[in-house]
Formats: sequence, structure tokens, C-alpha cells
Amino acid sequence: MSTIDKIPAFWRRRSLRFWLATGMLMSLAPIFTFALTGYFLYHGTIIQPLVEVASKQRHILQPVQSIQMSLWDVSESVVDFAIDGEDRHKIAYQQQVHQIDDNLEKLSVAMEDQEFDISNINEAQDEWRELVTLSNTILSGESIRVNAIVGEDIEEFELLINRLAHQLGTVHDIVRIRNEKTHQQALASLTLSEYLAGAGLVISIICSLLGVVVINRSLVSSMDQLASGSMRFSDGDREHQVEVHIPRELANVADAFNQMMKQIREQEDTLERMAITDGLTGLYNRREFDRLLGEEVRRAERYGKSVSLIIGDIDHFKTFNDSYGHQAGDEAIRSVGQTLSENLREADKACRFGGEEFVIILPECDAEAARQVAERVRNAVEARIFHIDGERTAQVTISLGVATSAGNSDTPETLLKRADLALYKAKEHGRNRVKTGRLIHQDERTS
Ligand SMILES: Nc1nc2c(ncn2[C@@H]2O[C@H](COP(=O)(O)OP(=O)(O)OP(=O)(O)O)[C@@H](O)[C@H]2O)c(=O)[nH]1
Repeated sequence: MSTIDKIPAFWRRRSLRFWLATGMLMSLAPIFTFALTGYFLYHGTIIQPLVEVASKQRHILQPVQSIQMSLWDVSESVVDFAIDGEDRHKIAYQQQVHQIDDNLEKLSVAMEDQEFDISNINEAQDEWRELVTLSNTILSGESIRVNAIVGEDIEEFELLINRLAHQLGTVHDIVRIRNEKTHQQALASLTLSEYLAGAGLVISIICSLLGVVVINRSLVSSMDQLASGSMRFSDGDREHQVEVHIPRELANVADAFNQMMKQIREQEDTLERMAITDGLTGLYNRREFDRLLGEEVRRAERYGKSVSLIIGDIDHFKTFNDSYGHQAGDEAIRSVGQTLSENLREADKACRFGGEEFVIILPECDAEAARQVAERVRNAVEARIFHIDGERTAQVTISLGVATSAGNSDTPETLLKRADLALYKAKEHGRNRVKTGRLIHQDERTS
């Protein structure tokens, strides 16, 4: 499966903006999510209960504590009055009574507001009223000493004070217990929030890493591919294709790059072909022939095989040119070139040696086989009728010289020389014929 097949169609060709936005969203989404969740969680389960606790503290526990303090002042004023009968105790008592009345009222309203059971507070109010009645009775007496009656009243007064204090203590405890419960719940929520914040942090880090991967996959690795593709091409790897599919912008660059590389490849191929071929016939040119002959002679030498060489020259070509014109001469050369290509094996290499001369390299081909090839070519050239100016037709013949090198008997130059001598003989013996060159001696080769 190629890389492109692994990318679902939806993701292919998505723009750079899309990938950057996706990467950023992946990084930031968990942070926003956890921030919002955290806010609602903190607000609903921690802040709100704590605010409630503080509010209860202020609206219930404060009046309770204030009443409890005032009760001791009331007790002190009444008892002191019973002892010394001074009016200042009455004044202090009245002030405390007002305060306790006020606070009891506030307490009752606050507890009702906060949906507490107010039976205790009602009982406390009843006991307070009883206490006020008894206190008023004590404070109306003239004695400055504690007599028997006042003593009884004082005892009952203290009993009532204690009961009221106890009642207020119960109210205080009820509120405190509920506050503690709320506090505990807030603390549990705080712990849960801490875990969630930890998990959120981990998820945020993972998502941020995923965001980095998305940006890396979409941008950095695509750019790396482009860079490595350019490097490979400059290092000579002409077949490498840059595979970039995301983001769209870089995929377009990759497409343009691949297209450009294809054009360069094609131009290079054309140039390479032009450098080794002859423009008129499409056969190998003289330079390539020199290289190919050297290569084949060396190969034959190394493996102890034979290699043959045929040189052909169009007969009376000067006369042909003079009769039909230079363009017709070119047509004749092209026609002979095509005849050669059509009558050779794939391994054989036909070249235009220059002018109206051709050479054929026949690897792993002995003298007799080469002679037969030359004969076949000669016949084919003679039989071919070609058009020279749209209307007229013409024919040419060709003389051919053949030379064969067995093992290390020849160098490229001696093989060529022998084939050339054979061609000369073919011309001498009347043209349109094949002649085979004799073996050259060692001293001839080195001279
Ligand atoms: N049209 C054309 N003529 C060429 C080309 N190259 C060489 N010639 C001509 O080919 C002719 C070769 O003539 P010669 O070397 O005298 O030989 P020939 O007339 O073929 O006689 P033989 O080879 O002895 O049969 C010359 O007139 C060259 O000008 C070419 O590319 N095109």
C-alpha cells in the first residue's frame, strides 16, 4: 500500500490553513473544555457551597452568638438588680432585651429562608418571652437584698436562662452540622476537581502533542519530502517522485516539482539521444560508434568471443547526388539507414560512420554469420525503392566490407582497418558486393 492510499480522501489536498487550524484547535480545545468545565464545577460545587456556609455563618450563627452573649448580660443585670436594686441595671437590661428581640427575629427569618426546622427557634422565643416576664417581675421588686421570694424567682430565672442557652446551643449545632456537611461536600468536590484538573492537564498535553503531530505531518514532513526529493534529484536520482498530499499548497508545489522533473528528464533523454545519434538516419553517430566498438572488442577479448564489423558505402553516390540533387542524396542515406535497422538483430548496432558510409557492429558473431548479414543488407538495399521528390523513385546499391575478430586478435582500430580494406576490395571488384577482410598480423597491429 502506497503512502497516498493510506490517507483517506477527506484529508487529501486540505489547505495549509486547515491543517494549522486543526493543529491549533487540537491543542487548545482541551484547555478551553477543561477551563469551562472547571468553572462550572468549581462554581456549582465549591464556590456556591462555601458562599452558603459564609452566609449562614453571618445570618444565623452571628445572631445566635450575639443572643448568647446578651443572655449573660441580662442574667448579670437581673441578678445585680436583685442584689443592689440600682436602676442602672434595669437600663442595661432593657438594652439587652431589645438586642435579643432583634436577633431572635433575624434568626427566625434567616432560618426560615434557609429552610431549617424552626421549631427550636420557636421554642427559644417562647422561653425568651417566659424569661422576660420573670425578669420583669424580679425587676419590679424594691428589695435590695435577696429575700426568699426573689431567691426562688432568681433560681427559676437562671433555670430559664440555661434552657434558653441550651436551646440556642442546639440551633447553633444544627447550623454547624449542616455547615460542616456542606463544607465536606465542597472539599470532596475540590479533591475531585484536583483529579479532573490533573487529568485535564494530561489530556491537554496529549492533545497538544497530537496537534504538534498534525502540524508536523501536514507541514514539516511534507517540506522534508520536498527537500529530500530535490536533493535526490540533484544527486542524480531521476526517477524519484515526491509524494506530498497534504497540505494542498505543498501538494501543488510537489506536483509542479514532479512535472518539472519529468520535463527535465525528457529534455535530458532527448539531449542524450541527440548526443549519440545521427540526425539524418537516427542511427548511432560516429562518436557513439567509437565507444561501442571499443566496448564490444574489450568484451569479446574478455570472454574469448568473436565480434564482427561491417562497413558499407553507397555506390556511385557522387553521381546520384549530381543526378538527383543533394536532398535526394539525403533521402537515399535515410533509406539505407532504415534498411539496416530493419535487417539487423537487436544486439547489432548500426551507425552512420560519416557521409554515405555506414558501420555495423555485430557482437558474438563469427565471420560467416557476419558475411551472411552483410549479404542480406546488400540485397535489401538493392531491392529498396524509395521516393525522392514525391513523384520520382530511385534505388541505390551498397558495397560492404566485413572483418571479424576472434578472442584477442584485434584492436578496434585494426578491426576497422580490415573492414575498410575489405570494402575497398568490394569497390574494386565492381561494387554492390560483399568482401571479407583477412586477419592482420601482430606486427601490422603494433605498427
Ligand atoms: N546528399 C548527401 N551527400 C553526401 C553526404 N555526405 C557525403 N555526400 C556526398 O557523397 C559523395 C561521396 O562520393 P565519393 O566519396 O566520391 O564516392 P562515390 O561517388 O560514392 O563513389 P564510390 O564510393 O567509389 O562508389 C560526395 O559527393 C559527397 O558530397 C550527405 O550527407 N548527403
